[in-house]
Amino acid sequence: MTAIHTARSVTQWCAPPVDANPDARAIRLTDVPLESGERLPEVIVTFQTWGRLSANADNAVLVEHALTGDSHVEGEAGPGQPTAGWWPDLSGPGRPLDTEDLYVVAINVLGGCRGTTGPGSIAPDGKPWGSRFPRTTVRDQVAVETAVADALGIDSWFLVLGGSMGGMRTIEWAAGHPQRTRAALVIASAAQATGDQIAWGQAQTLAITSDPAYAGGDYYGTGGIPSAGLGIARRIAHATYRSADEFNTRFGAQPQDDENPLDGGRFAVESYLDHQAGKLVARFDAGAYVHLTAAMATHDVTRGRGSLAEVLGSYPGLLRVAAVDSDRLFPLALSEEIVAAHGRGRVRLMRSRHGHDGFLIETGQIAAIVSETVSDARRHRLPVQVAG
Ligand SMILES: CC(=O)SCCNC(=O)CCNC(=O)[C@H](O)C(C)(C)COP(=O)(O)OP(=O)(O)OC[C@H]1O[C@@H](n2cnc3c(N)ncnc32)[C@H](O)[C@@H]1OP(=O)(O)O
Ligand SMILES: N[C@@H](CCO)C(=O)O
Repeated sequence: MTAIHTARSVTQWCAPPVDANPDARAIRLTDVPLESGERLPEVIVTFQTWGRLSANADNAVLVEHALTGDSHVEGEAGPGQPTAGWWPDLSGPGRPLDTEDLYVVAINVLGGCRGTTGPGSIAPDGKPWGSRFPRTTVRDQVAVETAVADALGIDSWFLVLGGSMGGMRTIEWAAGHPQRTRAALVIASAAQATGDQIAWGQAQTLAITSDPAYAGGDYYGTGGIPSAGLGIARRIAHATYRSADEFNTRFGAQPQDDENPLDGGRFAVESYLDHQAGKLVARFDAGAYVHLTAAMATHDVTRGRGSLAEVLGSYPGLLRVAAVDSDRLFPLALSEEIVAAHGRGRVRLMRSRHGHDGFLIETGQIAAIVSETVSDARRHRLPVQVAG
């Protein structure tokens, strides 16, 4: 059962409350099955939309956010919205995702902290889920999104697109719901988590769970927040999001302002990472970070479905793949693997010194790739399904 309403009644630990975001809408799902076999008695899913759904619902675009992103793809910071839109100038009238004729939807991920149910949400017993929140997967994230599509009357997305963890959900849509995904644009992402990503994720998770304030995941409502652990996790993560070349040329071994590293002062790059850590701690929940990191580690579109070539080779939609040349976390080879398994096309390669974060920063190159994909998707028709 689903009902679309505004997100007034959502109780959520992670500040700021979604209630303060006038753009957020929500649906309520009950008894939601998970890949683990467990069930979530209630899931509130919050999302934002732009533009109008056409009469035959064939113009809907799903934009998938990354690990610490949210449904605020476009627009200013404001009430209930700590950051400005994370993909600036990509959607809106006259932009690559032209909301004059496309209906753009962005959904806050299951297990996160931006309005959709996660570890900081309130369980049926009236207490925060905390450590009791069941493990969820990228497949579970997408299953919840299918319910949003159902509620909005969208049988098939015109396009699903996203980067990093958003790219994981995008490729999961193509692999798991091919008839509902007319086109998919997977950016700086992968079909399966790699050993390298899992390794970096473990260090981040341990940074948080080793913080005494984490309290085994049950810190919600105690007044304690594992800020130090989350800050360390973000420093580790952020270094993987940028390139060695950028750090070397941008910061090198320069001291920060008048600090002296020979006397306990910081290097500029340390100050930069301190700053990035502080920003994330101010806007994100450590428990959600741990939970989503675990979900990414188990990402694998082939699980129970056969080889990657079997899974993607039969995808009838338009599958477009883009990578950043300096990305050390999701290196080009992972995108090439997707294209090879699909058996068509080539990787769109973005040039950037910024590494993985290039998918957020190189807006001009992203815009060109999105425009081309939208244009090609208009010409691409899924084969008609014959019943029986
Ligand atoms: C899809 C997603 O999930 S995105 C997640 C949601 N959005 C965000 O996280 C926005 C926050 N920003 C980021 O995550 C990333 O920095 C990006 C990719 C979005 C932006 O990258 P860039 O434009 O290259 O910014 P950059 O990494 O250089 O960071 C700039 C900041 O570092 C600060 N900074 C730069 N050098 C230093 C230094 N030596 N010491 C301290 N701070 C420094 C700047 O003052 C600036 O601060 P501000 O962001 O508070 O204005
Ligand atoms: N900066 C992005 C990178 C993850 O891909 C985020 O925080 O979600």
